[in-house]
Amino acid sequence: MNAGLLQSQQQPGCHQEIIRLDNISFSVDSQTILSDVSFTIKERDFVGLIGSNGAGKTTLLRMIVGLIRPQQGAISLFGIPSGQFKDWNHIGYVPQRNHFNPLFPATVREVVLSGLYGRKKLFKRLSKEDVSRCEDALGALKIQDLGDKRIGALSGGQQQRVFLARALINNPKLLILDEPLSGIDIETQQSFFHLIKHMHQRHNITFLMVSHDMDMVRSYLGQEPKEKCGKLSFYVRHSHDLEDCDGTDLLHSLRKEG
Ligand SMILES: Nc1ncnc2c1ncn2[C@@H]1O[C@H](COP(=O)(O)OP(=O)(O)OP(=O)(O)O)[C@@H](O)[C@H]1O
Repeated sequence: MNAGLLQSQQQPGCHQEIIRLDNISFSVDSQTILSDVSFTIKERDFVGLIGSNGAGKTTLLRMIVGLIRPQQGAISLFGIPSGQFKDWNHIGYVPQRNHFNPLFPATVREVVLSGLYGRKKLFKRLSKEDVSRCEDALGALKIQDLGDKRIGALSGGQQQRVFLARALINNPKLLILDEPLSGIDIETQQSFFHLIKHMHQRHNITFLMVSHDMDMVRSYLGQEPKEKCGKLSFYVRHSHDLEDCDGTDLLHSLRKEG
């Protein structure tokens, strides 16, 4: 590994690399979906990934969470090549909106609990801590009263909250959201966006979010993308003033509590 790369991966505080994409390319049949995409996301960045339909946004997210492999290029997560990365519980992923059959048998609580450490916990007995994490996640999304309802019986906006709670149950350091605002009414969109902005500013969570809502993206992440790569644009906002990035962890903790 070259010295510069090693150094950048070891930088402390907010300069830690959370996701690094190096020259990612991907094709299906003869169709090029992603071509030579490079981008770096640092701790406490909120990144809005924008692009037209079919630009490859979902494909890129699925690659980052290990569901598909890039045909060319490399991905590293928290400074570790994705092929060797093990701490998947540090990453919460909310895929594009699921349409649940109203008769789908799981309750909201069961769906949220199914996010615990991925597959490993599925067949284990739930501990007291698991139950309390679930209640915390339901509380954070203000859906405690829906815990015993069937997931299929909820509205689209309520289901989005459930999936966000499921992604939050492991207390992730990185949240990846694929069009979380689509198909829900404006009022719910606004309160949902307000909630994730709050999580970005007050908690140590890095965000990567795909959205088509340019007004909302620009209102928080600024008018112009930080980088463009083919058909993809990356809008970025750091959770606090960049000059404070050299501050100590104590400074960050105080901000967190403030
Ligand atoms: N497994 C696959 N097999 C065939 N084609 C695929 C596959 N996965 C993705 N594609 C194609 O890759 C292209 C990019 O798809 P992707 O879902 O990543 O786009 P997107 O930017 O997320 O689009 P949207 O904004 O519509 O959600 C599309 O043309 C899609 O049909």
